[in-house]
Amino acid sequence: MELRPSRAPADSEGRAAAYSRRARLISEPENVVPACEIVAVEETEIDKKQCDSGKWQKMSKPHAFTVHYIKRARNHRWRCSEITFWCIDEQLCNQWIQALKELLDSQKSRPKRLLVYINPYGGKRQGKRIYEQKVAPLFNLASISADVVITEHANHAKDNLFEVNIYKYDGIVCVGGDGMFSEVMHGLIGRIQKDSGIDQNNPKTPLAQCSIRIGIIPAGSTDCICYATVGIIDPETSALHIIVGDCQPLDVSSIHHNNTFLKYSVSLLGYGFYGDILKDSEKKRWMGPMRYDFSGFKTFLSHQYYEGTVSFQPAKGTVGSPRDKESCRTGCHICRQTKQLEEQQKNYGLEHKEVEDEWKVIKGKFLAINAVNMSCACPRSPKGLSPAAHLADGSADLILVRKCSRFNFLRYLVRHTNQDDQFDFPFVDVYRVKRFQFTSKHLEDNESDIKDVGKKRFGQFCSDHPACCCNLANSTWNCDGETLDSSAVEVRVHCQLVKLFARGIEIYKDEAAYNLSSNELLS
Ligand SMILES: CCCCCCCCCCCCC/C=C/[C@@H](O)[C@H](COP(=O)(O)O)NC(=O)CCCCCCCCCCCCCCC
Ligand SMILES: Nc1ncnc2c1ncn2[C@@H]1O[C@H](COP(=O)(O)OP(=O)(O)O)[C@@H](O)[C@H]1O
Ligand SMILES: [Ca+2]
Repeated sequence: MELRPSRAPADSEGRAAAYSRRARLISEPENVVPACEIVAVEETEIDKKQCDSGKWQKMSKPHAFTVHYIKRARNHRWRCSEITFWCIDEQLCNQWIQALKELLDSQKSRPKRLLVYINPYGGKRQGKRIYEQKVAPLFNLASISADVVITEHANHAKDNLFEVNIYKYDGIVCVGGDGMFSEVMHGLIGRIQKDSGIDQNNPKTPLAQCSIRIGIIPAGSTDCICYATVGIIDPETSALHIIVGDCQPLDVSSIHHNNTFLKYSVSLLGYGFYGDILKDSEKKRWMGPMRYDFSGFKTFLSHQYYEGTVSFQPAKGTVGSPRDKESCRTGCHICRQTKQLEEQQKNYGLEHKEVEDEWKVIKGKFLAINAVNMSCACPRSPKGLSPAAHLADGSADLILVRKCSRFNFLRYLVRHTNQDDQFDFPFVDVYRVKRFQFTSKHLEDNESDIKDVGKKRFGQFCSDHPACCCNLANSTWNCDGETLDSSAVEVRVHCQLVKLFARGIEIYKDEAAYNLSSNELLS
């Protein structure tokens, strides 16, 4: 259903006498606001000054209502705009308001009650201000009630999600970065599994899906989950996606070691380069988001490589490939088709077929092992670590960067920032996978010779050959911005385990045009 500002003149019979104060909007026939993009409708108080100006002078006692709606701006940014309709007939005006409010009420996907967690120390420490100044006024306008918790320590939000009655909320919102999102996601997934009697420690158990959506108001350092699911890091845009009740399913990887659950990941699970950056940067939180550039430079110079074995099951059921030129966008057909395939397999009882699927094993020396469930696009790298990765196709892209020269590694990194293909190097391999395992050489050596106690206590270098410099150091994992100390992991992707208040990155017919009305969007 659409609302069109009417061009009909003030009607002597009292019909269709709705006017826009902004003539420009009236004269543009393409300016159509779909009901699903209306933020709120409210009666407009008319002051005397307004009444005495312009053509409204002729109206004896005008009535008006204002429609707040979404207006698209440059680079996927959304803004809340407004248009006021004037009317001479009070009853007609009230009928419009009533009808529009009923229309909004009938949209069941819109949240009414939210639980909000704010990390006051994320990013540039602006979380509280961003929420109060940019988000809360929009939630108020849209009649959304929000219970707000300002976190006092790490894991506050996660622990709280095990205690509160989450089922009375239509969504959980986190104000912070990827680490804060990760915390809220762990709380929510963990709580749902607990309530469903599912043991997270068993890596083979299918997990219960979370129907309560998560919203992200970006206020962190990288914010790649927001960037890759909305297209921009902008609190107002994200708040509007929450208000209209968008829904974007997201794949989640579970990480286990020896039948013990360690963590979940949705963006980057990285060993080597990104693990080392994170570990070093944690000591420099005072620097804010700049810490990543500083530690990135330092880690680049250290040029540390790590030995180990990666084994993985290639994703056969998925439709795309990591070398595709097409990336995941709103209404992505690859995510849709893969989900359909998975459901068909379930119906035929083939979901445990993975047991027979072949494993590919790669031993080597790696500068970085990155598994990404999404492109990981962010302002530092607008196309991300794997530009063709999909948000909801039940697979992850596993990127193996083998030991190479510093210069070649720099060439690889630079390609994240330009149009060249970062996978087109002989030392870089990329695979689309459903499951993978990694064991560091250090652990393999220890396991193969557990009697040799000396080896268990080795330091940075091989104790057998002190002079040979064979590198046995361990890195840590960077799991969505949280460190994970485990030199062996077993990872599996759970298709569409959680849902976000987002819709993926929209495609514009003409990406250069930015003052778009919604009917210019490709579905
Ligand atoms: C020469 C320039 C090379 C630029 C290469 C940029 C690649 C950037 C890829 C970024 C992937 C980000 C994946 C997301 C991870 C986040 O989940 C996670 C947590 O986010 P949060 O803080 O919001 O909670 N963020 C991170 O782990 C931070 C990763 C930061 C990567 C910065 C990399 C900078 C590398 C600089 C190398 C410099 C070499 C210069 C040589 C002369
Ligand atoms: N009140 C708090 N004090 C300290 N740490 C917190 C607090 N609230 C959340 N955290 C933790 O801060 C970490 C980083 O938060 P995040 O919002 O992602 O910021 P950044 O993007 O700067 O890393 C998360 O791991 C989260 O658990
Ligand atoms: Ca995926």
